[in-house]
Amino acid sequence: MLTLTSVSKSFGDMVALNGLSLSLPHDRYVSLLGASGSGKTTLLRIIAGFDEPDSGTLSLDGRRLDGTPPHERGIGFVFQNFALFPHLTVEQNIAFGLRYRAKGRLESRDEIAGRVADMVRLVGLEGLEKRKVMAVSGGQRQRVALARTLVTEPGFVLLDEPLGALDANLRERMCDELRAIRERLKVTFFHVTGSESEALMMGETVAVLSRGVIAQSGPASALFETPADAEVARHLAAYNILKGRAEGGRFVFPAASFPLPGGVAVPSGAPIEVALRFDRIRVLPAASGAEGIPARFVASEFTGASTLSFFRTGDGALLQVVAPVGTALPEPYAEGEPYLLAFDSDLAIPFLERAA
Ligand SMILES: Nc1ncnc2c1ncn2[C@@H]1O[C@H](COP(=O)(O)OP(=O)(O)OP(=O)(O)O)[C@@H](O)[C@H]1O
Repeated sequence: MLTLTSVSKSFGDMVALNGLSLSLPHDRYVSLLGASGSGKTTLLRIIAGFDEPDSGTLSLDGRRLDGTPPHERGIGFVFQNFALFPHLTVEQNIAFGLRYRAKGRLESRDEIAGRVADMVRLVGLEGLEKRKVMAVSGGQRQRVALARTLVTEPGFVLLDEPLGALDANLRERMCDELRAIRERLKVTFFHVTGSESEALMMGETVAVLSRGVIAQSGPASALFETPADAEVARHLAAYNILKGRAEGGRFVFPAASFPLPGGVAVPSGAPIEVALRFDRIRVLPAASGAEGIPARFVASEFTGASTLSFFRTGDGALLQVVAPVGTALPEPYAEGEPYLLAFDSDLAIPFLERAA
């Protein structure tokens, strides 16, 4: 287990990590979701040993890592821009990683060539060994970077936005390959990304980095069903977040009011935010008389498996509704016309607003 306890790091007045604690088990795909500037790279650099935290501790299987140089930590790093040597070939780049092996140097040429060949096969680069890395595709370069790290046999591999430089098609294929490679090697991948779909798809465990701490960590389904706070819900890009206050067991906000879920005790007058999942809203005619949020239809986007529709409330808030596409396309809504957004109020999730 790789454990970080109360790790903090500031740059001048800018607090990047604020007492962050995190445990990464062996043999697991963990993804870390964080907005741009949330401190993802800072966290990776501290785990890898390129930077030291201002306070807090790191340990690997109970052994303190603080002060241990990067190449002796048993932790590999795949950089965002791959950081390959353009004038070296694919196999020379991979062999370069062997210089940073924690487990003792490989001296014999045959042994080195054997290890490099194993890696070339593992990541699917056969036939390209002698090519300069500038003469292979973006996806192949990504594989070289991965192989150069894996050849050092790290127990933990840090991947900084590993799919960011790839186009959408390739990204999907590399997702499958990353997962398959990790399962074969039984190492831990810590995959850092700003994309919620990537984090939720890849991670057996998904951790959300927000305000310098891990706001929530667990299986994707648990985050999706019960986000720990409004910040996590915002990161998942699956929830409308409404700002208002509690009033006698109801949630009151500029556009409407509706009952708070049963059993939730929120003091009257307290500022709260309510998360309402896109796919839990039904669109009804404005005059249906049901309880709900009145809003006008703005536009729809057809995404293949579902239709995403946007509605604007009287106070200007934009709400999103997702309807799965069944055998028929959903009724088209009329632009600018009023509708009622209805939902089971037990499925609305209230959060007490935190001070910024
Ligand atoms: N060397 C530095 N000097 C000053 N500020 C820094 C330094 N490194 C990072 N920061 C600041 O710390 C915060 C966290 O930066 P970091 O690069 O870790 O974020 P990130 O989540 O990786 O962002 P991105 O997804 O945009 O790469 C940012 O506000 C950044 O401006």
